[in-house]
Amino acid sequence: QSVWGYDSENGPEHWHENYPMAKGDKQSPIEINSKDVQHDSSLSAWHASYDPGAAKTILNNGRTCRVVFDDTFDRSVLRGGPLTGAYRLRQLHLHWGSADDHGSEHVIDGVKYAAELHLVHWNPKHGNFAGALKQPDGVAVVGVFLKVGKTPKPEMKRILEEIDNIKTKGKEAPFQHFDPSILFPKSRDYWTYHGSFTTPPCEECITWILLREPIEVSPDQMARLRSLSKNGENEPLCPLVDNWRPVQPVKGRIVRASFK
Ligand SMILES: NS(=O)(=O)c1c(F)cccc1F
Ligand SMILES: [Zn+2]
Repeated sequence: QSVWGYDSENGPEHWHENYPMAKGDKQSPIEINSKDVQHDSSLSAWHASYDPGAAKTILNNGRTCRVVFDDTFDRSVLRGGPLTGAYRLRQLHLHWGSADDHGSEHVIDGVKYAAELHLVHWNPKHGNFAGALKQPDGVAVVGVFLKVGKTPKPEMKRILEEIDNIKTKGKEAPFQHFDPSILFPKSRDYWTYHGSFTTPPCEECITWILLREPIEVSPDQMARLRSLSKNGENEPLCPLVDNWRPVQPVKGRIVRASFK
């Protein structure tokens, strides 16, 4: 039984075989068309208050590069925007392509970015992360688009420097004293809609908050991300790239914008 992945034999077209939610009506990612977006003036600003001391480790799980945070209490939280209450930061990870013209999961007016950063938070009113997955208001993910330009994003350096220590699947390294809000762009403008995990089990528990302004990274920074391998140590080299799910049917969902 092949574990899910992004290859032709275990990729997004196969996920529904083991994870029926993958064919649900509120799946993510989606394409956002500005003409269909509804400006909602009642949407407030979102606020992240993260404790740098909550950062714990960085790991390569063969499918992405993930930074894990201590979420045993309200230590690093996201509130406001479309959310009710404080959601705890649990992990961040990225999705990226094999070239600069694709890699993001959400697509904006036909534009695919080189990568997409996801900061995953869960609603503590549901007890734990596993419980939150079963609730429509269980999880909140902030998505930040990465575009390639001339100027490297110095704040990405911390993550990219650690990559040399987690080159292969299963590798983990300490990752402390890190406040991921330094990765946010200047503008707080966002789109929000209700959707799902973009990986199995594809639970429809996510309030998506997608930032309109991309952050810029350099070609070298993207090359570094693409230097991760999905294979384990001493296995044949298999570059970890194109770990993104294609856009899913919107099925009548409304995407709201915090901006005009
Ligand atoms: N991509 S995503 O942000 O939907 C996501 C989660 F929220 C949680 C776990 C894995 C994962 F990939
Ligand atoms: Zn993700």
